[in-house]
Amino acid sequence: MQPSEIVLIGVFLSGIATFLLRSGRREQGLPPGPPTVPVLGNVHLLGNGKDLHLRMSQWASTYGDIFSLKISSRTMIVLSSATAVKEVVDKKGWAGSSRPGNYIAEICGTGAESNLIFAPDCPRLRNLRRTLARFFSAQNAPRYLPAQAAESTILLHDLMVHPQDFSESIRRYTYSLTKIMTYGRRAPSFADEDVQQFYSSVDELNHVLAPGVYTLFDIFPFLQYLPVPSSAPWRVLAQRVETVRTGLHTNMCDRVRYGLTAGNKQSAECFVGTVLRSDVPDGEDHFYSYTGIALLDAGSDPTAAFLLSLVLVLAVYPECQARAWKEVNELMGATRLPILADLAGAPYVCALIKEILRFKPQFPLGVPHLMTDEATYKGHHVPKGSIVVLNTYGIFHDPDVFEDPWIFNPERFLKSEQGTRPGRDANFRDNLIFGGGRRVCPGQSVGQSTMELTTMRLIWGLKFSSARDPATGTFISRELDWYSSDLIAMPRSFICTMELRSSERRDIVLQALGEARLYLSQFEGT
Ligand code: HEM
Repeated sequence: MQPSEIVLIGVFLSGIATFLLRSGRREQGLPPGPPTVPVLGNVHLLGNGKDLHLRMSQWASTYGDIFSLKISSRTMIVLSSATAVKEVVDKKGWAGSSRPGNYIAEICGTGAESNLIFAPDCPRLRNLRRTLARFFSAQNAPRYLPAQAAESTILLHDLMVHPQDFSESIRRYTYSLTKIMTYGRRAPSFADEDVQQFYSSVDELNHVLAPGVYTLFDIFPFLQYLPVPSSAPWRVLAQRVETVRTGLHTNMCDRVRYGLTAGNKQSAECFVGTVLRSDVPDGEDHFYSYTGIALLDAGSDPTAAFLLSLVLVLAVYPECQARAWKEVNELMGATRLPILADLAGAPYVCALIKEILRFKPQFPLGVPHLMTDEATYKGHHVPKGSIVVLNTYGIFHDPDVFEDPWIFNPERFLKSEQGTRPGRDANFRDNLIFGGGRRVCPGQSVGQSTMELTTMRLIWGLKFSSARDPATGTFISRELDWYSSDLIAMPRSFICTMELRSSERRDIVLQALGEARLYLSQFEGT
């Protein structure tokens, strides 16, 4: 070997050694955080991602509302106050609103190239976000009220007739509503093939996208190049998810295209029809139309997660249910179904909704952002390229801001607008559960009104109570801690009892049912 080659190898090896030694170390100026170990940084503290939001909240109480984690050579900044979110994400505009890559989403065929949720900041994303903002704006949201009213009547009826299937009924409901807005078609039954396929792929996707074991592919990108047999379980799962979603996308999109040529009004007015009719830039058809599937993902389960939490809360907190029912009952009694406008006269129900969202936010750690520029907060450096986590759960469980945050107590929202201790709500905004910056949820107005209208109607028509678990013989616990720790926090399967409030109410639902079915029939058929 020539001496020059030996020198080259030496330089190369010392480069690797320096990289490894530096990798995982917290650079000066970064916000504080848990002690790191060489190479891994804090990776070993993330575990398998289970209950990561609880650990994040503990770290926030130790290190403050901005702390950092070293994910090997990458930096993760965790924001745990409304002020930190405002300063680092909201105020930075697009510079605080890109997305880090997601290898698993990519191999499931639903990554940055096709799915806006994972897309980094780029001109096509900004264009699409403008279209979404117009389509789902607060001004446009009332357009969907008739569908929300009709589908929620169907939901009430389903719960009256098959109370034990409440979880399926709720998931059908939120999927159907989102499908009407997105593809101009509804889903009449949970047993429908597309509903089954969609939910089985979403359950698998939510699981592999949760922070944890699969994130290792993004932390150590070299893992992506290791030879992995196609029979490896996660490869099989990814392939299955990809096949199902591509099939759903193609099928639903083709129906919208067909509807457009046939002059079908519902196809023309839905989101996918709207983008297919507009001048989509060359080569962007797939990115634009695949947004339909992304909307189904983003719209169905977060709304269902709230409604399932609502059922659970009503069942295990009878005193809260009694108060909410009294309020709704005083508004319309057994004369008619509640409508959205009734909420203005139901302050306790409003407080109940807010408390459920505070107690069990659907995205406990938001959806990660990526900084494309640096920022400074409280003198700490937030570098360009760092991943930013909006620790929604931690923000809503900070004891300095919320009195007894671990106690479920809707009353706090009757005492102050944001439910916070006096003087601690300066930077709280109503829509914190919907994320922040330029990636804030575009469906928030529709999502909010669905949650509100459905809450009123369920409380009006049904009485929920805790049931005894036949396996253990115990009542459903009050702790409300039996939740999935995937990307979206959903109550795990539970049982509860639902009874009709009165025969007059049943008659009102049955009367409204015919009209609801008639209205919804426009979203059915070939
Ligand atoms: C009702 C409950 C809902 C909650 C709690 C919720 C929450 C969120 C959150 C936290 C994000 C991430 C925001 C961020 O990155 O900072 C998000 C993104 C998104 N949401 Fe929602 N959402 C809900 C309903 C909906 C509905 C009904 C739709 C549409 C039909 C929708 C469409 C989307 C889309 C498309 C994104 C991705 C935006 C992007 O990456 O640019 N969401 N949502």
